[in-house]
Amino acid sequence: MASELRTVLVVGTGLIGTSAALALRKRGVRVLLADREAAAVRLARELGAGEEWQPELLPAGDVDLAVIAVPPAHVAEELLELQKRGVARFYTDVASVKAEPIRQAERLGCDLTTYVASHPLAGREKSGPGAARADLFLGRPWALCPTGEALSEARAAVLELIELCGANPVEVGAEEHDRAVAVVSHAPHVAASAVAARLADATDVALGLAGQGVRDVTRIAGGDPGLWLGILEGNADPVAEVLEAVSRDLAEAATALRSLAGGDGTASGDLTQLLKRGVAGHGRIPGKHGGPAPAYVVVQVVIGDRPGQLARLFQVCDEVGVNVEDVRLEHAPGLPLGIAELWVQPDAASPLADALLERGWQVP
Ligand SMILES: NC(=O)c1ccc[n+]([C@@H]2O[C@H](COP(=O)([O-])OP(=O)(O)OC[C@H]3O[C@@H](n4cnc5c(N)ncnc54)[C@H](O)[C@@H]3O)[C@@H](O)[C@H]2O)c1
Ligand SMILES: O=C(O)C(=O)C[C@]1(C(=O)O)C=C[C@@H](O)C=C1
Repeated sequence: MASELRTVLVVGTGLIGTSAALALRKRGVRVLLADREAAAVRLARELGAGEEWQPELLPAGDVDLAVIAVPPAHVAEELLELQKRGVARFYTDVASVKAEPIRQAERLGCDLTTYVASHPLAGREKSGPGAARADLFLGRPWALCPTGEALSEARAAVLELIELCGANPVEVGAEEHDRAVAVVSHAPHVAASAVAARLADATDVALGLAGQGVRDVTRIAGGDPGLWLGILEGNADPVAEVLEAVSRDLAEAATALRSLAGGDGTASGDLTQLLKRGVAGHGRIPGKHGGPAPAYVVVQVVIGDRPGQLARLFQVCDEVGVNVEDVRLEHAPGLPLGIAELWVQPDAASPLADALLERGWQVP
């Protein structure tokens, strides 16, 4: 696609806005930065995400696309404000909910011909420009929800933004988007919070025994409660529906366990069914780049808490020609050691483990 986006304005230089800005800068796009917090713009600028927007120095309409990366409840008012000033040719937002901001934009009288709402399905449990990453969106789905009024040029501009950020566009209606993300993002967040809330009064012994399982299940629970309240309020009914189904499963699991504890062995059938349904559901999550879920194998390696350990580990992977698909680190509390988990293709796991053992690494 020929590049039409020469100048992009990012309004809201937090995690998502700054990540998009960094990705665009890497592709040579001029990026202007704005935020109601001067410190957020300053940090984004220092990170190389672009230059501070000075509207008085820029003729109206010189911005090709404005990306509104503020909390969902503020999207429509920002859009109206920018459109009133004729700031950009086209507009998008990145909010995690789509139907309500579009309804608000309609109610406020925004111009829906130049606006195509969007949502990258990538993020982190951290907020602010300091958490931004240029590669945050690589290979991730990025929904766009054009209304019937949207110009094809506006849609093309948003598609180009998605392409420049390295993400995969998924075109979907706003209502369907919201029902979908209730299942794959919003209800999982609340479920993670409910599990993580149990840890608030867990004993030190319990926390000292925390392994990767609880970290995997609760990572997203570390997200900003203010932002998440806004997301959940904006998608309340679809999320409630999923949570009601999850609650039924959890209640049935607890009932089955009480029966098992009381000596009724027949209850194990219900529990097995839930566990099997979980395996089936998990198996349906697409893998990297949206393809079918690959069955990566994890090679665990003990690493010392010293500089250069990871670099040496990757050097071995390089020497034996193994592509590391993902890497995670787990630190052992109170010990100068950690575990590096290297996710590799199944046929690469044994050769890699052998090569590491030969070179003196501990591979448990
Ligand atoms: N956090 C995620 O994982 C994630 C992923 C995809 C999409 N989103 C969506 O992206 C948007 C931004 O989320 P984030 O995680 O980057 O949050 P963030 O808190 O890191 O950044 C939001 C920024 O917007 C600024 N802001 C708020 N209201 C503003 C306004 N009216 N005008 C200008 N600036 C304003 C804040 O000062 C802050 O710097 C939200 O709509 C969120 O739903 C978040
Ligand atoms: O990976 C994370 O930390 C996220 O929270 C990302 C995540 C998600 O649920 O996948 C969260 C909310 C966003 O709207 C999009 C992406």
